[in-house]
Amino acid sequence: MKRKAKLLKSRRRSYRTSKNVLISFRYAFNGIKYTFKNSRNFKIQVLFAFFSLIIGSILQLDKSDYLIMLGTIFSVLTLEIINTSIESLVDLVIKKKFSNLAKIAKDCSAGAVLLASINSVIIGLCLFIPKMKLLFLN
Ligand SMILES: Nc1ncnc2c1ncn2[C@@H]1O[C@H](COP(=O)(O)OP(=O)(O)OP(=O)(O)O)[C@@H](O)[C@H]1O
Repeated sequence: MKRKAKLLKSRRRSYRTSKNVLISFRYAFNGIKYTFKNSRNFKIQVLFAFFSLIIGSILQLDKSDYLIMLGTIFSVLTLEIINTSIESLVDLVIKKKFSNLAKIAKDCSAGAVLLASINSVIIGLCLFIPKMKLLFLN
């Protein structure tokens, strides 16, 4: 009870705080599930990630290349979830009004996802093309 009171004191503005780590994980998983269900881009990114991992295993990428690929995949997916979170926050505050600042916030967070996606395409091509050359030219 004391612990809960302390938590509530530090997070007075929060509607609810997690009581333990497992519940925190459940909320975090809900966030991923929500983004998957509601963001078309996230679904496309997951599909691309899945195909990249399959192509990577067909081309027998080595461990370090795989780790680089995983890093780029997770950076895109993570940013897409943050983008969804920013969009929701903006909509919560602005509702259905037009606001230049809302536009900047949403465009910038979409821009961050775009940059990470371009980076992952460049890295994917740099990893796959040499391996494909080796496979098909030999
Ligand atoms: N309240 C607003 N005021 C001004 N511009 C807005 C506002 N809401 C959305 N926009 C503009 O519309 C664009 C699309 O916004 P929206 O919230 O629909 O995101 P989205 O592109 O559908 O994102 P996602 O596909 O990731 O769900 C924004 O990037 C922004 O330029």
